[in-house]
Amino acid sequence: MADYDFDLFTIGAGSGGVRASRVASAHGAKVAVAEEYRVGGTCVIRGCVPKKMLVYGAHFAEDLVDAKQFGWDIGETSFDWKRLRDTVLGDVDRLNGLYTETLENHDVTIFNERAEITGDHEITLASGKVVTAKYILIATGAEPAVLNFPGSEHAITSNEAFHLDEMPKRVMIAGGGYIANEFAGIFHEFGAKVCIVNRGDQLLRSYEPALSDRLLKISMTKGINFHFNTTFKSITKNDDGSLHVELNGDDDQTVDCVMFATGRNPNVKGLGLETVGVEQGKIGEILVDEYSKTNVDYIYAVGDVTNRVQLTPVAIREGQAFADTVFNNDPKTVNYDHIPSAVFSHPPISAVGLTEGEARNQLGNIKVYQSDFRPMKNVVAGRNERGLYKMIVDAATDKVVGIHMIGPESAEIMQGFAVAVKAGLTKADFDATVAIHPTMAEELVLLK
Ligand SMILES: Cc1cc2nc3c(=O)[nH]c(=O)nc-3n(C[C@H](O)[C@H](O)[C@H](O)COP(=O)(O)OP(=O)(O)OC[C@H]3O[C@@H](n4cnc5c(N)ncnc54)[C@H](O)[C@@H]3O)c2cc1C
Ligand SMILES: NC(=O)c1ccc[n+]([C@@H]2O[C@H](COP(=O)([O-])OP(=O)(O)OC[C@H]3O[C@@H](n4cnc5c(N)ncnc54)[C@H](O)[C@@H]3O)[C@@H](O)[C@H]2O)c1
Repeated sequence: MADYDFDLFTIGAGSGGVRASRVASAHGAKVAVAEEYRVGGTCVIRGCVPKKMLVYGAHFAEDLVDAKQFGWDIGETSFDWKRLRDTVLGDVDRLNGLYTETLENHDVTIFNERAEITGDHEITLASGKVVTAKYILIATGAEPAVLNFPGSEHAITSNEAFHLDEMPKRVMIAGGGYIANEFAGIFHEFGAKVCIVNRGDQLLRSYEPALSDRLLKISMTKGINFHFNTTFKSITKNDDGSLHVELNGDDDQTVDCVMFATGRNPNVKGLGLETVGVEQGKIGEILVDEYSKTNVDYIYAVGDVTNRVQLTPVAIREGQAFADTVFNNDPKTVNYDHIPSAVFSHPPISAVGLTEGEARNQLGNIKVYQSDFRPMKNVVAGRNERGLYKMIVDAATDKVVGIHMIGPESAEIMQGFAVAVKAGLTKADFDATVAIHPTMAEELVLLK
């Protein structure tokens, strides 16, 4: 029997890697993890968490205006980006400390450096140290996809957005997905003039089109500009630091910041996958089976690096299932059906299950219920912004197969309703539930 330094070596201390490492250790394994940047990974350090804190900050912009209609005279207001940025980064430091502590409390050895697979069961750290492990877990996440054209080096990605020295006055965002729409809302509420440049004509392609259309309408009313079917030709830096952007399909623009939000690619460069023959897919993603095992018997991969579903709760589940399967003799897989999700745009979008189009294709006979309403808070505030909820029902079984919402707090509302859809409840079950009045969520039990 070979003797290894560790039972498990995890590369990457993000959402998936931290969960897998601490659970494997709790199951009795001797575990080490390498992290090249900061323990916590994308979600905690430069993703979901700091992003949501900025979203909270951004909400004040409209609340402070709306306050007047609710009787409050607030006087002149101003926004201090550096104060918010430093508060957020301070909390990120706190969370980074907590994640490190969790690993240490579980006796996981942490190497704060880059790791690479250099041979069978062998990992080499940036410092040159070589260690061996019975199992290797690759949990290296994904990195922003950057566009390549003359001057593209002047653009930033979401990684840099959290550290900006100043709030730019004019921001151009490339892409029409999650990050583009979330940051368009954030920058806009903080006073920047924002435009989105999208190569196609559809925002948030995986979402119900009626909702992305509603977000587009609301965003345009707020003053966010959209350039559809448009691509980048070049960026030139002007003497005053501003950026001259040449576009294909639209007029040139001068802005202070260009941000790429054009997807995230699996983080596989320089990992040594070829050395041990780990199979990869079209964009480099690591191919795994339902137990997150690669074609190499002792190497597993979880999270964004496998490009299954790029969401933190999914990476965490995959990490947990891996640790239970390999170190607790309790084979577990992740069920990818009915994963709820949200876009923290202004207002937010949330969804679970099939869109109307998907349901029609898969089930044929469906019923669609819809509520298009103006939330009470918006009515009082004099804000002409409507919410839209859609419910998709399988006509044959009466099962609710999809719920789609845009409106205030829709992400918070969705979490509870996702349980009902996951459990396979019917429209009749929804109808039998007494409403909580007055709420926005009650719309979903009152759909006729
Ligand atoms: C701006 C933004 C907002 C997001 N918002 C949300 C959200 O609201 N909700 C949601 O569910 N998801 C959100 N996501 C997605 C979420 O962050 C990811 O799905 C999640 O972090 C994936 O976890 P992971 O463990 O696969 O990888 P990660 O959390 O990315 O962790 C991978 C870690 O591996 C490290 N690493 C990489 N290579 C090496 C190496 N060779 N050696 C050592 N270490 C290495 C990296 O530094 C990183 O810390 C967001 C992402 C971004 C970018
Ligand atoms: N609220 C959340 O849960 C949340 C928030 C942010 C990010 N995320 C995760 O992170 C991932 C990455 O976010 P994202 O917004 O970068 O990706 P995305 O996949 O949501 O959107 C990418 C956008 O870039 C465009 N695009 C892709 N390649 C392009 C190219 N070569 N030229 C021009 N445009 C191009 C696409 O058409 C699309 O509009 C998401 O898929 C999501 O899983 C989740």
